[in-house]
Parts: sequence; C-alpha cells; structure tokens
Amino acid sequence: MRAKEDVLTWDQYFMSMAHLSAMRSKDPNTRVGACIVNPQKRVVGLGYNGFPMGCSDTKYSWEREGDFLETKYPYVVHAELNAILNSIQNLAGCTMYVSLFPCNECAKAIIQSGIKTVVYEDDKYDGSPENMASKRMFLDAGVVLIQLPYCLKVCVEEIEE
Ligand SMILES: Nc1ccn([C@H]2C[C@H](O)[C@@H](COP(=O)(O)O)O2)c(=O)n1
Ligand SMILES: [Zn+2]
Repeated sequence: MRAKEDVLTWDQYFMSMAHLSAMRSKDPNTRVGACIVNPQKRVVGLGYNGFPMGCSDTKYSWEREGDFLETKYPYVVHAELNAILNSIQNLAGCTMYVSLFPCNECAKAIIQSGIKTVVYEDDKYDGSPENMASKRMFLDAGVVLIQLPYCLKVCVEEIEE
C-alpha cells in the first residue's frame, strides 16, 4: 500500500494549531491564535487573545468604542504575547505562526524574544500606523515575514458554523 500524499504541509499544520487556539478566544470581533515552533519543529508555545488571569469577562467589556477604559483595548492580552508568555523554552531561532499580522507592541516582544520568522495569514490592519511600525521594526531586526494564503481560515470558519 502506498503512503498518503495529501497530508498537511508543516505550514498548514502549525497554522491550524494557531486557528485552533483562536477558537478559545472570547473576543466577539477578532479572534487571533498564535503557535510558536522551535527549529526542531516542536510546538513550544500557544496563545490566543483574552483578558489577563483574574480579569474576568463579567467585569471587563469586549466593546470596541466609547470610553477607552470601558473598551477591551487597554486590557486584552494579544495572542502573540500570550504564546510568548506561555512558552516552555528559550525562543531564539523559533518561528511564530499567527492568524493575524502582529501589532507594534507584539512585534517588540517577538523581536526581543529572539523569534526569527513570523508566518501569518490575515493582514486586515495593513496600512495602519501600528501595522507600519511593526513592519518597520521587523525589517530592521531581520525577522523574516511570510504570508500564507487564506484557505485554512475558510476551513476553520466552516467547522465553526
Ligand atoms: N495581531 C493581533 C491583533 C489583535 N489582537 C487582538 C486584540 C483584540 O482582542 C482583537 C482586535 O480587536 P479589533 O480591533 O479587531 O476588534 O485582536 C491580537 O491578539 N493579535
Ligand atoms: Zn499585538
């Protein structure tokens, strides 16, 4: 019997884990997942966007607009930072798979952690000041950016429905 050939590529496999992590996020507008992989192709960190430990959804709002202190923005921990904080080893030389292009705050953490490659899918905030700052820092820091096609996201959304 011949071996199956229609297997997931490594990129599809790890981006699927990022999407699976995103499905844990309670953000009603944007769910993001991140998966960090070491050079031996072992998963060493997973994360999704959510409020910090002890900051419950019953007290904090997912609002996007209105009084800043009553929106999600000052409180939510981004998927990328959670994946870094959850990681089980030094991240030098690792690759981050993330469903949405990192913001400037996460870009700083990614660079300082030693992650060398960022593989992403969606870039819906392309052109925003935060997005431009991220790209500028990644370029200067020599972090390789790879955008994957969106086909996996469509599959996950179908499963969610
Ligand atoms: N790369 C990113 C960008 C955003 N997030 C989180 C932060 C929020 O929970 C949500 C963005 O909310 P929106 O302004 O689109 O309603 O996504 C992240 O984790 N990683
Ligand atoms: Zn961020």
